[in-house]
Amino acid sequence: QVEDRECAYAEQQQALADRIGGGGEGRVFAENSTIRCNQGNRCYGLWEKNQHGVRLVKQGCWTFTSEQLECHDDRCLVTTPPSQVQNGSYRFCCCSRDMCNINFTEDFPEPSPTTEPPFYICGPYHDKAIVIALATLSMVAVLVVMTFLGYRMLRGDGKRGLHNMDMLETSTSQPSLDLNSLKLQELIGRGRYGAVYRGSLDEQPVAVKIFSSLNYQPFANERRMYRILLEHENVARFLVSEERLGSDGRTEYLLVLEFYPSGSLCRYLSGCVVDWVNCCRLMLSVTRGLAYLHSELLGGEIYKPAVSHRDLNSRNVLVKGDGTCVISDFGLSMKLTGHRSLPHGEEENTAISEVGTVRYMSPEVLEGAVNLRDCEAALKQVDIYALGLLYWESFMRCSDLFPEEAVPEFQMAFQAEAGIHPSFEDMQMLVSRQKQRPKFPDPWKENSLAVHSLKETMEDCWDQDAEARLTAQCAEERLSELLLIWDQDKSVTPTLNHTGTVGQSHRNLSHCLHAPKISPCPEQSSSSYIEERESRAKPTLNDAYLGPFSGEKNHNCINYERQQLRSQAHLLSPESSGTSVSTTTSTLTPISEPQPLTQEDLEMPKLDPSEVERNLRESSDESLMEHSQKQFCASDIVTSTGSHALLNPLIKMAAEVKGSEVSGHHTDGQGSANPLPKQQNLPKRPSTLPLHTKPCGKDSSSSCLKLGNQGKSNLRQVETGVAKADSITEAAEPCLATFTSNVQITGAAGGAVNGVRHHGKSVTSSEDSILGSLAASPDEQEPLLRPNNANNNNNNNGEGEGEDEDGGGGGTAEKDSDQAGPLGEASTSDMPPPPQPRVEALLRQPRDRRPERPNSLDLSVTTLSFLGEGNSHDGNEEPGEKIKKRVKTPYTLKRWRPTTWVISTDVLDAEVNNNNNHRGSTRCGHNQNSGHGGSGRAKHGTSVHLGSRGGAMTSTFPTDPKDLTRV
Ligand SMILES: Nc1ncnc2c1ncn2[C@@H]1O[C@H](COP(=O)(O)OP(=O)(O)OP(=O)(O)O)[C@@H](O)[C@H]1O
Repeated sequence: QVEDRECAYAEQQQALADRIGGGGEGRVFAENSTIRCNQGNRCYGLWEKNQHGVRLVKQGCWTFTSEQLECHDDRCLVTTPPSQVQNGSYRFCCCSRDMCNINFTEDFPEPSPTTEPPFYICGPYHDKAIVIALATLSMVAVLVVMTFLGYRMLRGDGKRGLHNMDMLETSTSQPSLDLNSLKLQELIGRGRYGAVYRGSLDEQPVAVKIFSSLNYQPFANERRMYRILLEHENVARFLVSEERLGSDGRTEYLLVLEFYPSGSLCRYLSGCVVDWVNCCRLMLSVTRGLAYLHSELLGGEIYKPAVSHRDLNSRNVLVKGDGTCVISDFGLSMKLTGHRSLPHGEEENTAISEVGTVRYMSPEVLEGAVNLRDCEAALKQVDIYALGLLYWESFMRCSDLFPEEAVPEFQMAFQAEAGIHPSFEDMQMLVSRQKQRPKFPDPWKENSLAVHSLKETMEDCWDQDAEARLTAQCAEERLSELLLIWDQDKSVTPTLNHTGTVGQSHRNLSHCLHAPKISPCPEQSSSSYIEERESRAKPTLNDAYLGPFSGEKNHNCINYERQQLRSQAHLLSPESSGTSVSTTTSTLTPISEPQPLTQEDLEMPKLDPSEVERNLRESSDESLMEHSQKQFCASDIVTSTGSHALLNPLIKMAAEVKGSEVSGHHTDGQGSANPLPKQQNLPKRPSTLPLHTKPCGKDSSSSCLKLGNQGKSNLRQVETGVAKADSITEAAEPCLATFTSNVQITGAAGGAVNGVRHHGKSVTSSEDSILGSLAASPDEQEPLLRPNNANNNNNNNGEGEGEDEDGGGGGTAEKDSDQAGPLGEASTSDMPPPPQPRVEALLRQPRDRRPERPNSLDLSVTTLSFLGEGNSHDGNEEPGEKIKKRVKTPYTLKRWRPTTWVISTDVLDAEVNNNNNHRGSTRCGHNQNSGHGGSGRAKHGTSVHLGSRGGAMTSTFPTDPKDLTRV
């Protein structure tokens, strides 16, 4: 008999109850929610269990039995693990006792964590897990792809990748210096953007440049430049920067730099006379600094873009204690490679081209004609122009170059012509229209090899044609060689030696005057300038600042009075620090301290007389070329025997001087052994250029070939035959000139010109100008110069321009002459009569025709007849003779091309010279102006056409910081 079973009853989800088989047959007692089962004797219950609790779904009589669900237990046991299908939330049980289904008891094994994941984990969290997993995966994938791309950019497509990756630029994090200990002690300079103080930081002397709140931009730019420039021995050392509230409550910005006690080059030269070697060292270091700025370097993770300074002048070059220089003041500098954020359009052009200090502005800047299509090269050329002016300023204070007379007071470039405060228009007239350059003084007329090379280097830097200028790397090599030339020159050409006497020997010192009469250096505001002068009179009060005037550390510029005091005891003593720059004065000339002479050096004059005799023999014209080539080209220059042995001590000394500066860079160790610039210091040449062979055949030195201004660079031409002749160099040579009244010649030959008048405005004499400077702010206080009326000027001088463009004729030359009337008058006092123009005037003279070159070069002809003989340029020689002389010239500095020539082998048609032609007036064989001459051109069918687009070159760059490579 089947027992009626009473069960708890609930019917809420009929459909669900039906589905699980519980129909529940019986009599329902709704009042107490029970059911008396008619069939079967089992009760069941179904609950839903979730995070909110348990909810009853259904209860009733269980009529369905199966093998799995016998429902024999008295308790309603949930024995089956929660179904995944039901999301694990339902609990079902059945039992066989009255009302046993009121509650349920779970009685299923706990799921093992290692086996099957619990049902509920795979429930609502499942999607999240998948999402997280996918996100992780995709992040990993992205990282992998980025790493791969980054690697490719760095290693593979280096340059282009770098340009897009600012992060690679050296953002050297600011060193953690405690600025709380910063103390300002003395105002030492004032510039356009703020004041410079000497101060101390952690008890170390520092220079603090303070920018006012209005000058944030130059501050930020300068700071940025210092950061990307890394550290270089010829770049001012940046320590830290800070932004703080000034005493007036406004924000001010501080740049803390290493302190250079000797101050600016301008100031230094105002008080010091330097000898040849030290002058070369000064300028070599500046050039090296500029070459570094202009180089794009890559070393591992560090990228140093090429940078143009844009305000290079003698106030922005600081002199170090060791007699070398650093370049400073990067407020106007600009990155030339890598990522550049520039304004666009006209604004950009103006911003790029029209900045700087008026006096040092290149003709193209003054004309607003900077070639912005090749901005990188163009802005470097602007710097090189200023560099040429720096050379002039420095060598004008070189005692060795004024052997018979007092060294002139320091003058800034164009000071004689334009005074202390030249206006933009003044400079435009002088430099652009009249194409004047600083005058070479009379003593430099002596065309010894050294002087000639120096002048040529200057001219090659300040060439009117920007693209014909030297590159900084080439200029650096030239300066390196100038160091050597002096001694070689005097050793091999005794007639050209400076015949210094005991009485004159002091001029060969690097010495400082305590208080130069008037320093034209507008380094500070007038008041601070006066302070400076006063402080110079009291050196002991300001020893630290005055440095060069009194400090022992100053090796380059010996205090003149001390020198006098010491001289009795030491001057002639071998132990004294005397330098030998001349065989005739060596024992009389003390040297500056950084180049202590070796015993060998001191004994140099006592060389075997037979050696001397032999040397004199070799100095004859016939052998000079060969000798010179050996000097320049032999790698064993120091160890060579024979006649070279005579020069060895001098060359060695110069090499040491050079080596002391470059030792850190010449990683191959040859720097000191071979005083000549190494070839790898040069930009890599295009392989197709047949000029690639080294000069002098075997072990040549590298030299810079300046291609001259026979036209703009896109018209530059070099005959293949000539270019291949390695030993043939194009040096400055006498010009054949039919002298006409041409302003340029007139100006160049004018000698010292105290004043010129432009546009009816009278420029006072230099003395007046100097005095005037004490009461007026210097011209350099103009930060951004825009030639507002340049157009007017251009218009006014349109014909003159046209003459330049088309080569001009006599008529236009006359016009020029008219314009320059006052100058011509001023110049005539020192000027020889027109038929006998000064050599340097001729050398500077723009020339557009080169005499026909011979197909084969006769190397046997005596060379250098022009050395020391200015009147050999009298224009009476045959062009062929001139060429022979040219190709035999010993000045072999012009063999290599600047970095950025791009070669095309187009055969050129008639050459167009849009640079400064005065056809019919001047016929000149000077290399820079050569390349013309239709007949000559016709004979050389395979001209090489050199353009000046910057090519990406890769070569090691020994003067750069280690591990950095030019890119
Ligand atoms: N680190 C330094 N050590 C010694 N003297 C310094 C230093 N820096 C600057 N000076 C001096 O301060 C002068 C002005 O400095 P600087 O040229 O940097 O200022 P500036 O405001 O940028 O001038 P400007 O832009 O007009 O050339 C320099 O000519 C030099 O005499």
